[in-house]
Amino acid sequence: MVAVLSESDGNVIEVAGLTRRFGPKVALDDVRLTVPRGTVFGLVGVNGAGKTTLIKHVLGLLRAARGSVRVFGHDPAADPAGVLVRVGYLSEEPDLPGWMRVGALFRYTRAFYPSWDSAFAEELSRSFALDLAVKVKHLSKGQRARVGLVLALAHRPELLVLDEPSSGLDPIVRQDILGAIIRTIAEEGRTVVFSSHLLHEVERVADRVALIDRGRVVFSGALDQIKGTHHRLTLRFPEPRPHPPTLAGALAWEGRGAEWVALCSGRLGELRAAAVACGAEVVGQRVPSLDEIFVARVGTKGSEPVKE
Ligand SMILES: Nc1ncnc2c1ncn2[C@@H]1O[C@H](COP(=O)(O)OP(=O)(O)OP(=O)(O)O)[C@@H](O)[C@H]1O
Repeated sequence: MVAVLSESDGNVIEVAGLTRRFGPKVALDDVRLTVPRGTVFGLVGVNGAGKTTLIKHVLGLLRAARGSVRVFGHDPAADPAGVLVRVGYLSEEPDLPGWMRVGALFRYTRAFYPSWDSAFAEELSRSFALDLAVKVKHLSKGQRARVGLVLALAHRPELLVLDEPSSGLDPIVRQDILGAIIRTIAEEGRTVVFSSHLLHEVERVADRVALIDRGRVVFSGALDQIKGTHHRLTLRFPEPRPHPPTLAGALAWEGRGAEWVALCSGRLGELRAAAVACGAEVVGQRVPSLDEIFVARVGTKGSEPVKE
């Protein structure tokens, strides 16, 4: 059963001004983020960008030294039990007791969660082809990830947090089973947050995305909106040119000679008009992939963070 939420504005997670240092290393830099209830939220960024550190704050495993974190309206570091009973979490490398058999681990975990759904756990175990009699230490990395996923899902959490689920799960579980689970959770009005550096996977399932680069949120918003405000234009100039022109809204360029491709942010009509004003003919245009937007954004020096 889904509990009534007390959080403001229907946001399951609210992070404001969160900064985290590890010695001289700034792992999170003034992060501001909101995750509305019922969304599938993709946290994207390269290795070391700060995704796991952010997730650890959301779970209350790290206390916000600067800034604030609210999950279901509560501080997860101050009230971990109250928050975590409503959260399912799969870490990058699930830390499971090797000496336990899979079935015993499920029964043990069930005791912590009043909402544990044994029939659902069995159904998941069957679809993941898990042998309940096997000891955890004899499982492969992929099988451990499957067990971790059952543990995260079987109590039907209001918030499911998956840290790099792709690193442990094989493609079949990832694309077919996990995709279906995530969609079902969102349809039921529950919330999923997952981190990944595989942008094509994020693009397939997420409806909101935040891009983290070196601890900063470079942009965050609805995937449709992000894709609707980025354009990939192919420009042809009358003469070859050594450099691309200065074009308002261009985030990144590639090409040479007379043909250049710009990845731009802004309104399509205005971008096309600006290209024509530079003496170019627009010979191609398409919506860029999230991967292309990511590379253009992260590779751009001094780009202004785009707020929600
Ligand atoms: N306990 C720690 N002590 C020191 N530095 C840390 C610690 N935890 C994280 N860091 C550093 O903070 C930065 C962010 O790390 P984090 O694990 O959050 O990144 P990530 O985006 O999750 O990367 P990955 O995809 O590789 O897990 C990295 O530079 C990392 O080395």
